[in-house]
Amino acid sequence: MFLVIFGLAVTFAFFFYLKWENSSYVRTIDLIPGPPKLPLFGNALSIPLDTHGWLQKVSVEWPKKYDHFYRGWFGFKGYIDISCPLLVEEILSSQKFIDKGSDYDMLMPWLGEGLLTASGNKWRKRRRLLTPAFHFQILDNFFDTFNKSANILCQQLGASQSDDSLIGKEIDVFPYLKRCTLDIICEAAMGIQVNAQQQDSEYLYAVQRFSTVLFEYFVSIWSLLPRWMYFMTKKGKEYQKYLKIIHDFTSKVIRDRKKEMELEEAAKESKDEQEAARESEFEPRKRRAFLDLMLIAAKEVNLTDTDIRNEVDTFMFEGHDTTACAAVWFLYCMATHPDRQELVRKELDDVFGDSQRPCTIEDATKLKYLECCIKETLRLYPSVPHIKRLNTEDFVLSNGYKIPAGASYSIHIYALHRNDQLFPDPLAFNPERFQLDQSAGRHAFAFVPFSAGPRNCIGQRFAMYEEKVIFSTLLRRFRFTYDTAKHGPALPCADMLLKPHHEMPLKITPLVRD
Ligand code: HEM
Repeated sequence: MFLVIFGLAVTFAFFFYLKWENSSYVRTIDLIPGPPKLPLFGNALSIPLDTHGWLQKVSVEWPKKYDHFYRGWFGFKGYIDISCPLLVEEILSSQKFIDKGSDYDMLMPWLGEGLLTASGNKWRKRRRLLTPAFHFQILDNFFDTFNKSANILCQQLGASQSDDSLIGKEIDVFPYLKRCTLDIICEAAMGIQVNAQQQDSEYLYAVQRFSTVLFEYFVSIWSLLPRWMYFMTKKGKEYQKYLKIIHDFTSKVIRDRKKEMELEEAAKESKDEQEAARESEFEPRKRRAFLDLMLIAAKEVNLTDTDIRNEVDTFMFEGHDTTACAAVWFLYCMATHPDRQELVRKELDDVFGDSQRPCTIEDATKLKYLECCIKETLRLYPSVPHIKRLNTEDFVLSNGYKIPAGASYSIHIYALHRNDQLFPDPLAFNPERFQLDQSAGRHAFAFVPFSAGPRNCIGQRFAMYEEKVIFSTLLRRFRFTYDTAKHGPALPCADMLLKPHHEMPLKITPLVRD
């Protein structure tokens, strides 16, 4: 009896598989060039499990082999990988392709339907609501915060150099940078001071561990099974523990800001009207922190506490981890290219002389070579290595291939930026390629670290200024070096963001001015 049932089950599964294999969905995707697939597994067995190996396979080897347009199968899940600028432009610049792929579902328990993950009209309304909080006309309001946090970062790194046990030793700079960018996003966007640089942050550790656990879950067999089964495992319990720490932290940020706003309102009401009018006449136009906008909007439009928390989680994650990744790779590129580091320092000397005064928006605009170095870093090490889209209808690309409804496709920023037809000698760190004479004529969608089109990064100008302030402060005080002979080249690995595979040990030498 058992054998009969087993035989029927196998026959049924076999027919189901044949039917699936011959469906128009599978046949359409299989018309796209790609690595040979195995029954049931697709290409899953050719993809290394470690995050660096994974990146090499899907972002370097296959894009090169299939001319920057290929398909792959992860079991029954098909995906199309795009890294040629014409197709990247076609997708990113269109209003039709704004919905994210099912891969973002893994972020849902954390970010809910925040700006990054929301679709359709919900996304449009949120984007309209939040855009003023990062408008370029109010960006100079953030400079005090950038400078203050950059100075604390210098003190922390400097203190490590006056600690006898650490003098002349290498320091893993990544945790310092994460704490600094967390302080900045909390104060600039949330109007709240968390002092992550001065005290241990449980939130930061939880974000770090949660990102790793989430990525491991996503590329494992567990992601194909009901989630309650995963939650019974040790890793599943870790997932829930860190998620709770993250949500508790962001809920506290919201509660604290609400309380502060109530106090500010009460203080305003207690001032007599004439005094208030006099003050507002002399006060510069103040920006509204992003969180304040949300809290005010909550009263006018229908925003629940969960909606607000989803946005806060989105901005906390997008606003600090992305910039910290960009910063750690920038320091690595500087440390491994001392000649370029000196050129940046020369530009800093031209703008600041030997002063350690704060960097203003006017200074930042003058730092053109620094900007080239930041861009070249983002080319080689884009914080967000790939982004995904999903369509509910079939569509045909300009290269004639059809993407069937429901298939996930990704824009592979990492592979695009290392495409040797766009960037000759693509692995070389060469900031000069972003100088005007060398970048003229390059395809507008060859370099998209902040994505592009309607769904681009809302915080890109904020991030560029933030980086300029941090680096101009750091490089006026310290020289950075990396011991390649000892550590080998630093390897990137991608979970959701592009991070160093291991630590980033840099030697930091305080500069002595004559
Ligand atoms: C170097 C730093 C940064 C990089 C490289 C970066 C990159 C990106 C990229 C590639 C996307 C598109 C993601 C996708 O389509 O899946 C994105 C979206 C987004 N970024 Fe950034 N980002 C950075 C900093 C920031 C900062 C500082 C903030 C907040 C102040 C921010 C907030 C966001 C948000 C909210 C979205 C979603 C926008 C939408 O879908 O409408 N990012 N970012």
